[in-house]
Amino acid sequence: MSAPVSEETHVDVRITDTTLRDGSHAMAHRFTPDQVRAVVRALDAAGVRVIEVTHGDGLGGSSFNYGFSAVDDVELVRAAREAARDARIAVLLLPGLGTVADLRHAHDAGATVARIATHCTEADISVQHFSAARDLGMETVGFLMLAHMTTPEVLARQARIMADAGCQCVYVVDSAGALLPDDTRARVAALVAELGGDAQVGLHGHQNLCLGVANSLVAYQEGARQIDGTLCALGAGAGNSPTEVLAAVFEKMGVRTGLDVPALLDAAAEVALPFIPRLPWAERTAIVQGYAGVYSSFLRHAERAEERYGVPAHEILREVGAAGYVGGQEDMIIDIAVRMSSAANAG
Ligand SMILES: CC[C@H](O)CC(=O)C(=O)O
Ligand SMILES: [Mn+2]
Repeated sequence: MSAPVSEETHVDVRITDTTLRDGSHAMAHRFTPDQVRAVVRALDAAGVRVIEVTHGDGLGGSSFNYGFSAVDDVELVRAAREAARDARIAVLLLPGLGTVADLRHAHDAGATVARIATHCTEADISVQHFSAARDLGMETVGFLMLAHMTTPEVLARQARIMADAGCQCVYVVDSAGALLPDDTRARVAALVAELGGDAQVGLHGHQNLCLGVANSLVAYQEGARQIDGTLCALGAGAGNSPTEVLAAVFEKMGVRTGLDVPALLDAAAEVALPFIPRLPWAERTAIVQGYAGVYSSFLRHAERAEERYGVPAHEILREVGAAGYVGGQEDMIIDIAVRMSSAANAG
């Protein structure tokens, strides 16, 4: 399976914007079709060619455990597709949460890029989803999440499973914002060496230790050719690498992204910023996530547990980090909060 033939042959690296997917975590999954249309129009006009739109936890994510969406994913994908002139719409799917049927519905609504995400050591559960996506004629991207939790060598073997299943670009996903530049370098280099020309390599960064942009530059230097960002850094934890900053920094480095920096600055300031209820930033709780290696999307869950059980969110997340919880274990955050609250009341 070869890497995607990019229609943007004049670019050195492709920036995928995930404001409307990772940003969904920070919006408590309340995106409206009007907001989606406005963001897509602005990104498209600024030259962004792939825009991800889904519940923060992907297709099928709208649930009691992860938080209900205000508007169904398929409706948001359709709104995005209608607003896009040149950009293509991507959807995220976590096998077990989203199904092949969900992928078909998203495809029917206009999504043409399928991003399939698994825990960094569980790529094998993505095989049938890549196959379904290829059968639908979709471009395919794989997400190896919480990539700090395994070694570069293991990560590369997992990337090989995805590539052999039909994945055209495997991402090192720093879900916890825990990777340091050297950690990023080692993981991206291992994937590039393993995949050769069979698939591209990407990086999805988070800002919990404020390293998302620096890690993206390092990833590019090691051969990553797809990088994720979001407007105003809107995303889980302390947010993602800001798309507008990635574009500005790559331009200053002489790396071609095909993006219009002033148009992206306008999109961030005039389209995204006005509807963001709370800007993500690296405050104590999010820094703990990067420091202790905790999934960024656990932030809001821990804050809700703090409200209910009176245990500080940053202390809960420190325990979550020590327990090594991974995506899908959101409900166990409550167990930790209850235990900590009982211990505090007993003591
Ligand atoms: C639940 C999916 C997750 O938010 C994907 C992602 O963006 C990450 O792991 O960082
Ligand atoms: Mn993310």
